[in-house]
Amino acid sequence: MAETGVVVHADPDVLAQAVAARLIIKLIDAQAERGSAGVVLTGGRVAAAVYRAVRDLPASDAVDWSRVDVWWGDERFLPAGDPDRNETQARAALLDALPLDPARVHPMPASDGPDGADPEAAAARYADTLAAAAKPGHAALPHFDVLMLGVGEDGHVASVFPEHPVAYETRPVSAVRGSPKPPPIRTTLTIPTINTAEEVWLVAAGTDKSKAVGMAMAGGGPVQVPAAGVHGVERTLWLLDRAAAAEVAPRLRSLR
Ligand SMILES: O=C(O)[C@H](O)[C@@H](O)[C@H](O)[C@H](O)COP(=O)(O)O
Repeated sequence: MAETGVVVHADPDVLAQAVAARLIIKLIDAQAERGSAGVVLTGGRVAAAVYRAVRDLPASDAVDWSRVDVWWGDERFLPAGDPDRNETQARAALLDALPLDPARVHPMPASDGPDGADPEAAAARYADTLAAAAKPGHAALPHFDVLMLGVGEDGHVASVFPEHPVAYETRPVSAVRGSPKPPPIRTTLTIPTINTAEEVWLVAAGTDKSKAVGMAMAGGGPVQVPAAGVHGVERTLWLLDRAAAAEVAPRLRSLR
């Protein structure tokens, strides 16, 4: 039976450090169990702080990075190397400092990639890339040990925005046009794909996220609050700082 955990840390810096340590242990354990590990990265400020903390933690040397598969949960549909791409930011904050196997790092296509400025074709290409790495017994998707998500103030995760057509998508990867969070065109894993991950971690910091976190944990609808619609096959973790947990903290205390 899948479980949901909520862990509240003092402030954004402690949150980033704690999530970094948790990620390193998760990757080590996955490799001990299966020989490799699959992680799905996201974008945003909180995620970037986690990536920098992983880079700076000596324990990150305990991960065999050559046997880690790196995927993205979403991407801003921009030219390769654009500073606003989640890939660019993840490489600068962490990936370029790791001895990864480049063949096991799978960025979502750029707008100047093989399909040009066609986000639907880029989404289809990423779906093909995922299928080519599919785990035995699953036709379309590899094993995601941990899928990281930031949480938008409006409750979006990855690039699945509230009341947006993408919130209804069932294909593995979708293009997103008219994103309320710039840039307007993106590609994203869809909710059903996110929910195939062994663990889904929702990482949020700051007062401006407390309402979205509160709505998601109070059982908001997955279309109105996409963060309410994601869960890991084995575990879903809400990894928060005190400010982002403000609306749920009273309930947590009552749970103890
Ligand atoms: O492409 C993106 O922008 C991210 O994937 C997005 O889903 C992000 O994780 C949230 O908007 C939270 O961002 P912050 O952590 O910066 O608030």
